[in-house]
Formats: sequence, C-alpha cells, structure tokens
Amino acid sequence: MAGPYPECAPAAVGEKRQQFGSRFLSDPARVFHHNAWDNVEWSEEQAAAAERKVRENSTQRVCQEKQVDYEINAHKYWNEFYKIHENGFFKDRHWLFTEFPELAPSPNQNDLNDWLSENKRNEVPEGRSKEDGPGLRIEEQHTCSSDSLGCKPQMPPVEEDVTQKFSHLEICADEFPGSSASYRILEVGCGVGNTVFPILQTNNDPGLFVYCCDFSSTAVELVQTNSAYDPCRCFAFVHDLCDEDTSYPVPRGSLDIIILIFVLSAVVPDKMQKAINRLSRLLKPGGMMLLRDYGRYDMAQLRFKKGQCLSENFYVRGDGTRVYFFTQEELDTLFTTAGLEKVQNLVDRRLQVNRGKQLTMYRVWIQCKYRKPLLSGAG
Ligand SMILES: C[S@@+](CC[C@H](N)C(=O)[O-])C[C@H]1O[C@@H](n2cnc3c(N)ncnc32)[C@H](O)[C@@H]1O
Repeated sequence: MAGPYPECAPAAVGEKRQQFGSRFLSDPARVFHHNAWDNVEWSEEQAAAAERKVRENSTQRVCQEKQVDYEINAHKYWNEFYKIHENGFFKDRHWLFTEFPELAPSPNQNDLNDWLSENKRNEVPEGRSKEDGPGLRIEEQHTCSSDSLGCKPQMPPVEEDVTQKFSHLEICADEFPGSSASYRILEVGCGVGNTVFPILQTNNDPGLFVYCCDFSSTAVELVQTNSAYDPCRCFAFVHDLCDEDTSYPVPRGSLDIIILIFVLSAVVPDKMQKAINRLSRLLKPGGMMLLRDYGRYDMAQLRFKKGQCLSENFYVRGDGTRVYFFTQEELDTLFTTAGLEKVQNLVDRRLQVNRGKQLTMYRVWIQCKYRKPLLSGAG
C-alpha cells in the first residue's frame, strides 16, 4: 500500500471489510489469494527476529537537543506534514463502523420521534413526512436552527478557538457548543477529518454533535474549510492533548464517546497518562473511550533505522513526527488508571499482502474500548 502511513487503512482495498478476526490463513499456499489475513499467528522465529530488529534499531538514541526540539515543536512538524500532504492520507475508513459501531448506533426510534416533535416539527420541509425516513433526518440536520445543537452561524477562525476563550473557566452546562445535543462524540487528534466526516455522514441521529481537535492548526483548518463541515453538527478546534493548562470546550461528564485513532502513539510516553486522565473526566458515566493504534513489533517499528529511536519503542520519522508502539498491557494500564473499565482490548495481527508485488507485510494494531463505570469514583 502506498504512502508512509498505510496503517490507517487496515482492510483490503476493493474488498468488503469483514470485522476484525474473521479471515484466517489456514493454508499458507493461499497467502496471495486475498489482500489481507486476520489473526495471523507469528512463529517463534519471527517473534525472535522482530525482537532482535528492535534491539538493533534502539541501540543508538537521538541526542537530547533534538529530542527537546521534537517535543517543543511537535505541532509544527505535523503542520508541515499536512501542508505537504493536505488531506491525501488517512482516507480509508471503511473499517470504522464495523470496528466501532458505537460511532453510529441505530437510533432509538422513540427518542428520535420525541426529538423530532419537540425540536423540529415546524422545520419539516413541505411535502415531507416522518415516513420519509433517513432522507428526512439528513435534511433536518442540515436545516437546524442556530440554537438547536449549539450551532454557530459562523465558523470559528482556527487560532481564535474556543479553547482559548474557555481555558480558565469551568464550562457551564448550557454554554458550550453542542450543549443541547443528546449524543456527543469527541475525536482527539482528528487530522483532516477522515473519521469525523464519515461519522457525520453515517450517523443520522438528529441529537448527534461531533467535536474534533488536533494540535495542528493546519489540519484543523482543513477540517473547517471542508465542504462537509457543518457547524450545526460539528465543532473543530485546535487543542494539544498534552496541554494541562487548557481545558476542552465541554464540561466534565458530557461526552458519550471519545475516539483516538493513531494519535496517542504520537505523544511522548511520559505525558500519555495525564492526557488520558483528563479525557476520562469528560466522559459521561457509561461513556466509552475508543482507540486504535500501533502495536509492538508492527512492521513500521521494524523498519526504523538506527538513530531514529527516542526512547524504548518510541521513534521519530524522517519528517519529525513521532510514534510509539504499544503492548495491550500498557494500554490497559493507561485506561484503568484513568478509572475506566475494559470492554475490549484486542491485538489485530494482520498480514497485508501486495498481490502485484508478491509482498507480505505483518501489521500489528491494538484496538481498545474502555468504559467509564456508571458509578464512577474517577470524577
Ligand atoms: C497519525 S495522525 C492520525 C490522524 C487521524 N486520527 C486519522 O486517523 O486520520 C496523528 C494525528 O495526531 C495529531 N497529534 C499528535 N500529537 C498531538 C497532541 N499532543 N495533541 C493533539 N493532536 C496531536 C497530529 O497532528 C495528527 O493529526
């Protein structure tokens, strides 16, 4: 698969995506019959070779001065990345709703009808009725009035973002974008919106509001200027998830879902726990944190050369962006320490196949779902 981040496209192009773990390679002779195989068993030799490769590429560490530069200027390196690639990467999201059906749960028809009658009856376009089904719901979302879901008439400029306005305030329950929504999703490290836009397109719940942030102002600007960006249903803002002094523009306990896709791995390991703790506080009791990210010994880790290692299992790419490779246990510790309960913690060992070039690529991703307990002591 082309490009530096093939990991963001875990399923076979051109094939209907099956849920994680459903296509097994039982006969090695058939390896080139499909583009990808799930749950691939690693032989002992293969595991030992991967360990050796990592030991080798970790022997020489990046000097302290450069390490400081990569940390302080992390957002600038990502800005550069997005200036070069714009929204050319991370496009492949057909796996999103099979792995994370929570992003577009089937709407409860009663809630939907209640919501329609309370909020929208007067706005149903002439000639349409409830029987119009999904078409009606889509149209309704695009005609929402400015006070329904906290919709702002104008798009906020990237730098004058709400996080600045709210940074030292306790957010009040009725003063934030999307305050009247009934289902709130936040994507952290949203890049150019390749998760956010499919959610907005697929999830027709009229009570949905999607927040998304990234510390790259270039990425956020690309989200805000995308023709699918609808400020009635979405709020994109610049935010560094490691920044302890700036609040998210939503109150504690207000989010149903927080999604992290290949973003936690970009954070320096000693800041991960506090970042997850802060996010955990934003979840409603019963709310879920969803993550998909790099696993230990993924092909991308084995490909690093000596001199690119920052610390154990943490590397810098040629463009200055960084990446960590997790074990399931490390992620479990991060989430449970933040007061969340495990729903899912899977390792997705996939064999991707380039049939044209007869190449095999062993990918390792981890997928997690952790829930905030209904009676939470985690604040
Ligand atoms: C590999 S990309 C994934 C982008 C997106 N989640 C996707 O899957 O298309 C990692 C993203 O995380 C963002 N990021 C890295 N560190 C961050 C931080 N400390 N705070 C917020 N965003 C961050 C980067 O700017 C980049 O957009």
